[in-house]
Amino acid sequence: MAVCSAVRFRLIQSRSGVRFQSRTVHSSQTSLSTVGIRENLRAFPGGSIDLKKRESGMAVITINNPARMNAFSGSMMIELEERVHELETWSEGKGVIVQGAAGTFCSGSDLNAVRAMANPQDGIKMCEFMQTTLTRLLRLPLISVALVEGKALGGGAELTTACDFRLMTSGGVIQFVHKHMGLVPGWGGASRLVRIVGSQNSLKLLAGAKMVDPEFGKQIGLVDEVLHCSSGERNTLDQAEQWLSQFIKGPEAVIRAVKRVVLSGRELPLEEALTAERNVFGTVWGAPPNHNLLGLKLRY
Ligand SMILES: CCCC(=O)SCCNC(=O)CCNC(=O)[C@H](O)C(C)(C)COP(=O)(O)OP(=O)(O)OC[C@H]1O[C@@H](n2cnc3c(N)ncnc32)[C@H](O)[C@@H]1OP(=O)(O)O
Repeated sequence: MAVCSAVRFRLIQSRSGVRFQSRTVHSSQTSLSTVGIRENLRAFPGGSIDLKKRESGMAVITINNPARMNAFSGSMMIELEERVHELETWSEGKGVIVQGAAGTFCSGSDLNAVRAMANPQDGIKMCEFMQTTLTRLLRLPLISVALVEGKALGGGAELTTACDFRLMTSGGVIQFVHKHMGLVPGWGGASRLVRIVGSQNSLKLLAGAKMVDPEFGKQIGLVDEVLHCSSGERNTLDQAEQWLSQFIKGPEAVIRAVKRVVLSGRELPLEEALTAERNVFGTVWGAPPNHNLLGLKLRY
């Protein structure tokens, strides 16, 4: 289990034939300091992280701890890392939706665990563990969606930023409540937030612990779509699946290649991103889906 994620990511990339000649987009390395944290995290059990993989190439991750508004226990942090690993090795996958159980998203870290690990050393190790897992979630070769129904607070708000898109139901709230607890985000949420909404908006959300409702979320670009679910309509997850399906239609090699070029564009300096894009292009150019589609009369 102590395999560092940077190496693992490179293996996955090369298995699927994608090589970056210069710098690789890889997940942050799990340093030796995080090795011991698993034992500490196991001391805080409760809840689960459930994964369903469908034949359509769409997966659903459910944050499941409804008695604590889906707060992350220590064992759930470990399980999330395991589920992300499963998705990293799922070669048929095209998309993933992250949702909370029982009509709410996630209330962040389990406050009982937070209190018990209040010393800086344990806190930093826990953060490093979650940062690595969430970075790997964002870097999956799948298009990812956070489905925010109810509340996404603290670490729950951070989790939403580790997906490519955020869908919110009316009445939903994303709130970086860290300031109210004398904290700043530590699961990578601040760094990702700045890339999504810019530094001005990030300052407002973090320094003001401002509540983001669907309308404000859309206005600042944090929320991609608002789902309206009234009785008799499709349920929220069905609606989210339908929304995501427009982006994952077609051969998995092509969808995964799209995610990879966007990822390198998002994370690498331009010259390196261009090299990475050429390499990914080389994996789809002349490949069977490309041949088949070239043979058809194109009508978009
Ligand atoms: C780097 C990571 C930083 C972090 O994530 S720190 C954690 C940040 N999150 C929070 O501060 C959220 C704290 N919770 C709340 O504000 C409220 O519980 C919340 C989510 C608005 C829901 O309010 P209500 O609908 O009124 O429900 P409630 O308060 O009665 O909660 C129901 C039960 O859930 C529990 N709960 C909610 N959030 C929790 C958490 N994060 N850790 C541990 N337990 C939590 C709450 O204690 C209550 O349990 P019980 O029924 O009293 O046994």
